Amino acid sequence: MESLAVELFKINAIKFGDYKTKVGLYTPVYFDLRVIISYPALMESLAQLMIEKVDIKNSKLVCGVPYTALPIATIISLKSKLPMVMRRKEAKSYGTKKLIEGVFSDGDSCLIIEDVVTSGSSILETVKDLKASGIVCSDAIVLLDREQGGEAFLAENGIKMHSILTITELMRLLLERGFITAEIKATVDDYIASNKVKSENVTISLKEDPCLT
Ligand SMILES: O=C(O)c1cc(=O)[nH]c(=O)n1[C@@H]1O[C@H](COP(=O)(O)O)[C@@H](O)[C@H]1O
Repeated sequence: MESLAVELFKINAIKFGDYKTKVGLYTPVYFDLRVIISYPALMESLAQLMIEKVDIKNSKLVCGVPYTALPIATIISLKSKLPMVMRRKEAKSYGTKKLIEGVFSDGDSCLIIEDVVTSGSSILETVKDLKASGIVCSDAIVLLDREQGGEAFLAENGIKMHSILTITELMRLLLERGFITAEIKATVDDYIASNKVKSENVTISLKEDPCLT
């Protein structure tokens, strides 16, 4: 885990400053995993860690949350030999108009792959479309849990989230290796402690729609 933390820092995937999250919270640290496609060896070891973290053979399919997790999901599919499905962010207005691409059957179970979780809403958007297509989702594997309420929110919606790293662990490892100062770690720790996303403030839910639970 230590070398993963160091590599993420070295490829500039961890940014300190003033950033806004998808749910609208301002944050002193942002994880930009989009750069990972430029580092195939790192992507491969991350995919391997994810495979080892979950009981992958319990799933019939894998699906990455668009877009950053798509190449990671592809590597997991190649390594595990589990077929992949892809969720379109918008259904096509022409041709097949499908929301989910790939071959699947009603009742197939699917492991969700994601890079970073704050509220869990991005995972749930993907789960919602998969479920609407008859695919069963119960587990998600993520690289980084920002520990801001996503795990509890997903659990409320029937998804068990497994993470490779939490933000607390990551900051501790970076401090131990001398990449960040104690002051930066304290700023991030204080921010995380006082900035949790409450599930009632997340607009998407599977509970609203009894057909999907
Ligand atoms: O916006 C974020 O919360 C976020 C924080 C961060 O450090 N890194 C990051 O990539 N994100 C984005 O936010 C999404 C997760 O936020 P939630 O949907 O709130 O869990 C990810 O799929 C990213 O698009």
